[in-house]
Amino acid sequence: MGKSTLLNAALGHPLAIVSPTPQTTRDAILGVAHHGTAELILLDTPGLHRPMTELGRAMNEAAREAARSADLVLFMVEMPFTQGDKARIPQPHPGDVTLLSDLGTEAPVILILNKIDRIHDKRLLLPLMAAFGKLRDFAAIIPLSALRKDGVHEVLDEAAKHLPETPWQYGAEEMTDRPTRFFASEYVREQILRATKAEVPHACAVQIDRFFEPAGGGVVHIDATIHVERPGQKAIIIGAGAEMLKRIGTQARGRIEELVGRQVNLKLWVRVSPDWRKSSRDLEQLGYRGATGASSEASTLLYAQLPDDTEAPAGEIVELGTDDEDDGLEPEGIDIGDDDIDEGQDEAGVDDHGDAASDDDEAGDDDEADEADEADEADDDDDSTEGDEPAEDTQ
Ligand SMILES: Nc1nc2c(ncn2[C@@H]2O[C@H](COP(=O)(O)OP(=O)(O)OP(=O)(O)O)[C@@H](O)[C@H]2O)c(=O)[nH]1
Repeated sequence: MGKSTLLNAALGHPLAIVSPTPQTTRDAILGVAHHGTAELILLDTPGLHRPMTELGRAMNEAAREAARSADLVLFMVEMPFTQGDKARIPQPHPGDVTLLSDLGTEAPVILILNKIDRIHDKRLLLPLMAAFGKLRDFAAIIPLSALRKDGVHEVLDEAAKHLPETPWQYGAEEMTDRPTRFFASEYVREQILRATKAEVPHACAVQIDRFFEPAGGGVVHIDATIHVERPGQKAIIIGAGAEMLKRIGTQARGRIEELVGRQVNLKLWVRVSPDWRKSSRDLEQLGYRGATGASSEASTLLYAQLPDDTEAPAGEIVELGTDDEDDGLEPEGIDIGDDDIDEGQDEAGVDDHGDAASDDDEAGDDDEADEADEADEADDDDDSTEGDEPAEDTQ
């Protein structure tokens, strides 16, 4: 729908990860936006959806919990596509109608119609706004293009009107209450979301094993494990000759360096953790449980959506291989950074930090490359299906 895009536009910084894949946001993310004299503590929640795994249930709960504690709810829907169907007056999506009637909150609700850049005939906005207006008493209904930052000012103006008067809770420079290591894992996941498709992005979780930020400055060292559910997914993430993993790591490292303002040495490992999304214990270990404490502080909430049917990944699901074609559960690793970096030395002199470099582990070995090729071939086969574990049902 564009909740994270709106959060980033409000912050003036791409803090939250954004991708076209539904269920990108897994945890509520708090962002602090200052607008005039107002401090808006925005909480970007996962989108509400029909869950098929423990992870899906935890995501929905994070969104609902955030809604219960907010002073104001921003309920975002997206403009339906109307191109080529000009005669059709857009109607509220049935899923949104249900969510709005279930939205048990005493807080005022502002409806945001996002992606207005997608409609050519802006006159269609009025009947849609009127139709939504019949469903509930909204504090305001605001058309928006979060992508083009068109209407963001209006959203913040309107939201600020409904906030309680209290002292600011955060300093003027503070943007979030989440630690940098959280965003490090998010930025790796973001690159996986961008580089892969079908069920692979949904099957990945990123765990930070080590985050070392030397107090006196210098290179930040990060070791992270990418958990996948199946060996075929591992092969895809690594890619032929480990090219995919290098690309993911290089892009993620750039994003992390932008956030920390320092050079980063990123080591990535890929591990098969079967069915982690279905295991409460695994979810907890990966930080998806009890990680929503921030929600109680939220004063404004970006809440809830049901993605358009047309964007659901069903039908793109592909056969990725079977468990028995892999070598087991051993992780494969790669070092994304400068080979010259010596952890025991003074790192201030490190330069030339641009190239991804593979270390001497098995990531690029022939078996792995073959496996990746097979997986790529399978990926091209639109007719194949994953079988027992589709991506989350987005409706
Ligand atoms: N055309 C258009 N696309 C947008 C707009 N806002 C967001 N998008 C795109 O919509 C997709 C989803 O955006 P996100 O911000 O990740 O949406 P979200 O609601 O946070 O999604 P989840 O995290 O999956 O719940 C991305 O590809 C965005 O670039 C908009 O105003 N116009």
